[in-house]
Amino acid sequence: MELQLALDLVNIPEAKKLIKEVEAYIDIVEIGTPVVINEGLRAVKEIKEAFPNLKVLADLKVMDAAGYEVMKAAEAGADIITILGVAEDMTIKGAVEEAKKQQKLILVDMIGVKDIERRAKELDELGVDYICVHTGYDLQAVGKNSFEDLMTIKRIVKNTKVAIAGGIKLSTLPEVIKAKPDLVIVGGGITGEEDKKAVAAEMQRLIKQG
Ligand SMILES: O=C([C@H](O)CO)[C@H](O)[C@H](O)COP(=O)(O)O
Repeated sequence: MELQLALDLVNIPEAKKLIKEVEAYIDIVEIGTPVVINEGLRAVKEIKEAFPNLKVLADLKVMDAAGYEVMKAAEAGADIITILGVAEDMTIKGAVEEAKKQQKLILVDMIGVKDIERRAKELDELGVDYICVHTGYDLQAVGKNSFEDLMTIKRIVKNTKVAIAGGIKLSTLPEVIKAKPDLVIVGGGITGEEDKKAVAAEMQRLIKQG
């Protein structure tokens, strides 16, 4: 089980400062969608150059023209690129094909997918690397989480790694770990804490303990 730090509400210098604090405790750093919108793929490039030993995920949430967008993110140094589960199968196939060519990985974000079971089955056959259940900020604001969806896809998915994102905190991590995802994604649960290093260290300890 790996831990991914999601960076959403920072600029590049703030991202670097934050990563330095917790880099010993995380496996992957996510350049969040808002950061890519504000800073472009330059953020991916700069973070990969500054932290070559960390895997970098570019949260592009690709919806179309996946071959081109995955290629650009790969050129910037991303190891993992996200695409939306609601995208057309053609788009998913384009992403997978380009990622294979570039020796990168594709994570499918299931945000907004209505029939999680059916779509997870389909995606599992399309050769993506991760399927991620995700409660975005807007549904977190009305008290939702993805813990049930995680159990559902764990049951269904045969070939693909399983990830979870959306509002995970130190207090809710044990419940997540029980379902044994391959990847846990945490943003505000680390970045919003006073002592980020201590929280990340404790999260890593819980994850390693299983
Ligand atoms: O993907 C995300 C969101 O859609 C904003 O881009 C976040 O990175 C993801 O939800 C993890 O962040 P937290 O919910 O703060 O843990």
